[in-house]
Amino acid sequence: CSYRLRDALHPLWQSPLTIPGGTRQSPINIQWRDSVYDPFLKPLKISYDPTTCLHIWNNGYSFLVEFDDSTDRSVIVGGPLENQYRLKQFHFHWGAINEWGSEHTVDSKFYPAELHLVHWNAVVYPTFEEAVMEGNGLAVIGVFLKLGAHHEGLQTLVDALPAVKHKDAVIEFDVFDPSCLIPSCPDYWTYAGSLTTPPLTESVTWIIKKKPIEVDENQLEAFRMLLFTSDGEEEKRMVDNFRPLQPLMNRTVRSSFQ
Ligand SMILES: NS(=O)(=O)c1ccc(-n2ccn(-c3ccc(F)cc3F)c2=O)cc1
Ligand SMILES: [Zn+2]
Repeated sequence: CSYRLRDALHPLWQSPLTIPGGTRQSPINIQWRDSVYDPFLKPLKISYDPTTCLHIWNNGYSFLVEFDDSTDRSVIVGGPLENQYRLKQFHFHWGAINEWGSEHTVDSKFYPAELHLVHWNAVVYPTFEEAVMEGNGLAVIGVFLKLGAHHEGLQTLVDALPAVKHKDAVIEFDVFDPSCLIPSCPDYWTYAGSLTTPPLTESVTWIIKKKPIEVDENQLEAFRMLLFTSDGEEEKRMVDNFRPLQPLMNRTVRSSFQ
């Protein structure tokens, strides 16, 4: 497929030419008029305990906020999901400029950034590592960021970013409720997909919120000050850390709204 060549040539994703299966890769363009309303989709129930927040770290692709997932204190259930899924981490993807940056697109429109909240099926699988390899192992909530008003909740994260400027830097971050980053509008699209960075496993039920959250220019610029590179290396700004769009192939995107 063209995506294998595209991936293999793309600097950030020098992934193996063949991807296991390769029939449900992410991200994709969501063509609003081709999505199918599913009246049986339930509302997504989100309950996060802010004290499960552990630390922020720069993993050389993005910055991750990681959570204590040893118990069911921060979970999602409902929506398209058969089981309850535990929050493990959230991170973002963004562009060098506001014209692009999101991984998914809606009617071929890019947003300047996209938030991913990564959850795993701890009902069926004993560890995250195992869930990553299974078709129903992960559930990722995607939230688009658009340029607009200052986002109070995001600012606490932004204030911590200078401390994780370099790859492998980590700081303690012990109370944060990620629900403040999720729009109150319940509408979402959902489809079967994959991780968008290696290992690219086809284990993700994607839940993409229809409504974006608004952040201001300074907050987007703060993301762009991070570095892909470690302290002491020649600086490379962490920007454009989004994967190219992948073919929809034999998939339908369902919507929870008409
Ligand atoms: N952008 S995304 O689709 O939300 C996405 C992309 C890649 C990952 N990712 C990459 C490596 N891992 C990972 C971490 C720990 C582990 F034990 C196994 C993994 F696959 C992971 O979860 C997690 C989320
Ligand atoms: Zn992501």
